[in-house]
Amino acid sequence: MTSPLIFWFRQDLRTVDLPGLNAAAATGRPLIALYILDDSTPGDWIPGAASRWWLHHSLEALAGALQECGAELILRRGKAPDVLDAVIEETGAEAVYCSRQYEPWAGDLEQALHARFAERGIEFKRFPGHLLHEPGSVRTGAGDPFKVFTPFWRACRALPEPPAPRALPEDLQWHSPLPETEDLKGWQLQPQKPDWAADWLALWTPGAEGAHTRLQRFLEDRVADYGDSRDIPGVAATSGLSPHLHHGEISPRSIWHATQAWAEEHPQSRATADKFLAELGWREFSYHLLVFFPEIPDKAFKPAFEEFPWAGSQKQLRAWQRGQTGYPIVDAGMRELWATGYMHNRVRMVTASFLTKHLLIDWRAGERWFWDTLVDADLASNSCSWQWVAGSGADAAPYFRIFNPTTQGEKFDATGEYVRRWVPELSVLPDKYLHKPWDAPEAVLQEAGLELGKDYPQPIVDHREAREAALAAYGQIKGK
Ligand SMILES: Cc1cc2nc3c(=O)[nH]c(=O)nc-3n(C[C@H](O)[C@H](O)[C@H](O)COP(=O)(O)OP(=O)(O)OC[C@H]3O[C@@H](n4cnc5c(N)ncnc54)[C@H](O)[C@@H]3O)c2cc1C
Repeated sequence: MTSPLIFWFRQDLRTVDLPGLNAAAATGRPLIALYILDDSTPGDWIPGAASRWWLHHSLEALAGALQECGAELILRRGKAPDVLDAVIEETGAEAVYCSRQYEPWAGDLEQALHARFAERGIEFKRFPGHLLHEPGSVRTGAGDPFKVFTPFWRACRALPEPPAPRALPEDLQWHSPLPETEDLKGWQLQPQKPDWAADWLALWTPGAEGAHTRLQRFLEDRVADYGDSRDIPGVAATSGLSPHLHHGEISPRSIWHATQAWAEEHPQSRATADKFLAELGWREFSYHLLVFFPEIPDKAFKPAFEEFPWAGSQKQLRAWQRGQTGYPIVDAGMRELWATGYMHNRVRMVTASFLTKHLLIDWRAGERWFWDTLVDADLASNSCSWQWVAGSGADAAPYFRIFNPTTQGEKFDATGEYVRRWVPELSVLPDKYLHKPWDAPEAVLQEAGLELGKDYPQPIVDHREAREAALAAYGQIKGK
């Protein structure tokens, strides 16, 4: 009897365009589909609360998709090497295939498993699929990793197209009898009391089917205006694919090829499609940086920033987290995040800038809050984006470019739709004062039934003073 092969699902919760699963099927061995909840190996970076909510539903969806092709998803909790050993022992499996992951702890784990299994004659193979191009395949002329996005993306675009997505083979063989599985509900990935995600299934459809539907809708309804509208948080103009991409429910190359096909049919809209693809490029860039500079989640890429005189207080951090800073666009963003597990990219930039520059709070405090609250929390994109905004990252926004939260609101939420949705206590203010309620005359506030400091906070810092303090703080490390 042919010994089975374990296909170990990780951050690749799909069956379509999954190179490792295709390769596993091609061996002709009977397969075991396994997922391991390993809350030990990632150390400080186990998935946050919002990601765990998503993971629960994504695993349910994957189990359903596998059931349709005659398989059962085996769930086990524990340290990945111990669980793999146990399942090998129970089933006599002689091979383990999986997709590659790029977090520093994941790379170490893969190497350790390779050595551990090689000694015992067990085949361990990892496959690409989470990115368009593998880190290492995109380098400068001198052979170094890129540290600047524009030449990085130019180099990516000059490479041959990523391979076209592949369907799952139809003649998959599944091993039987199956090892025991655990109960997904018993993992308690979903919030208990209070259930802050009670209405999230109305907003999101975790799983591969939800991902492909979202992509299809985006191509049909949104991509044509993406270039013009992607910066307007009040308009549903972006794809919303980030949590699906993070959990590997859809491959970036599926998105790439579908977008290219759309652009060929709509040549007049080539530029907007390219803009969208370039955002996937930022995702790639973040992953490539994480692989070559694995300290990025914890340490400033520019060493001088390790000496930055961070100064903000816990009280200010809490006001920021709760959307109570007195700056409407900042508060709207933080409340959108809490209510939906998501925040629009423009507002992520504004809120992150406010935390690091207006409140002088270390970017790592914001990175952690996003890690816990975002459904798309992703070690590469989150860390690199935080460092980008804070000015400490590779190819970062210069520190001295300090967003003015009022003018950002007026520019990108000119109609006030976004602030009115998320900060309803301000909704009856006229547009003119919506982004600066402190400027509204008493009569206007009275008519709106709004008492500043009671119904909505006064700004917790003065923009001009905060800006000067930030520049002075930067002055202390500039040139170091
Ligand atoms: C402070 C901060 C923290 C962030 N944290 C995360 C995070 O944890 N996870 C995450 O996926 N993105 C993060 N981003 C990037 C970006 O905000 C989100 O990817 C984007 O808002 C997701 O919405 P969308 O899928 O509709 O994007 P779209 O505009 O439709 O873009 C398509 C895809 O491109 C990728 N992408 C877009 N913008 C970026 C970017 N700036 N950097 C990297 N990839 C990008 C995403 O995978 C996204 O799904 C962060 C940005 C900032 C400023």
